Amino acid sequence: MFVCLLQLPELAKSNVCIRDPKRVEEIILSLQTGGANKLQIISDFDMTLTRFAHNGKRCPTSYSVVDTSLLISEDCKKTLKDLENTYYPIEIDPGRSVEEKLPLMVEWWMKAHAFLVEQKIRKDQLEMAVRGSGTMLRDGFKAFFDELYKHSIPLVIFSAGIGDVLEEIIRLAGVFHPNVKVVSNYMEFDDNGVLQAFKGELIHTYNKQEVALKNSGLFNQETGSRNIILLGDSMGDLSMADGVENTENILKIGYLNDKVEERREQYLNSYDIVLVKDESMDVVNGILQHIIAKN
Ligand SMILES: Nc1ccn([C@@H]2O[C@H](COP(=O)(O)O)[C@@H](O)[C@H]2O)c(=O)n1
Repeated sequence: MFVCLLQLPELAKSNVCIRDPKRVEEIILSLQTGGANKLQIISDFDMTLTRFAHNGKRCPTSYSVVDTSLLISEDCKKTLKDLENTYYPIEIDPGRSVEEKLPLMVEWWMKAHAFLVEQKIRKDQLEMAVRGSGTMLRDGFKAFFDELYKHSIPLVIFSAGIGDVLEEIIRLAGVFHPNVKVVSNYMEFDDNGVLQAFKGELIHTYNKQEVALKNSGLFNQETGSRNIILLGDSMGDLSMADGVENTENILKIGYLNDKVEERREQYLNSYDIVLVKDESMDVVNGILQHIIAKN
């Protein structure tokens, strides 16, 4: 599709797909002109900052870290797996509209929350669940988080997963730096540290725009115009930056992990850069270096 965009070797890999290389080149040049001071990253978590698969085996989402752990009874594990088998194919089905998916996603999340609450999960057990789960941040995650911190670039992680679990994952990986803010579904614990409910408005795959607009303060902690790099893995992630005021330039990078052939066209039409079965942060790290190097 193109030979070598902006001399960024990471973009020349065969799994990097770009519908409009000229447009991408222009956006990256604008991000570079704006530099680190204007830059903000908004990223999804599960299957975007974490790996989709390792050695041919699916890696867990922040929900499945808990759903498959020792904190859950065998009966409940089966029920949660049945829910995933029912609803995940709907979540990623390119043949269904967002309107059709919306109530079904609410159903999935609400049912799962109700079952999880019955399990009397303790907050102090989450670290053990994460350690035993096999969850993995993508290759190159450390350079990504550390560079953003070093250059004071805000990172908002906007996840329809479980906030308490994803925080534990990045904390254990040693990259929960002060420039990282998390918007997600958080557990509510009682005085004994036992799960009672989930807090606040539910976040699922397809209501991120609504949540972003309602919570725009979380995305506008810096003043002035902003350049955004958005990282996602679903069509719902495309609207994660809708709450940012004064967006000047936005580069949307999408991980296409599953049902690749069925969804390739849709992703190419929606994301500026599509990374097909890429388990690394190499492309975003390469673009970041390009932006930061000129500071
Ligand atoms: N009970 C559930 C509900 C959702 N999931 C998956 O978690 C992902 C979380 O969303 P991100 O915004 O962090 O990508 C979502 O895509 C669902 O597939 C789950 O595993 N169990």
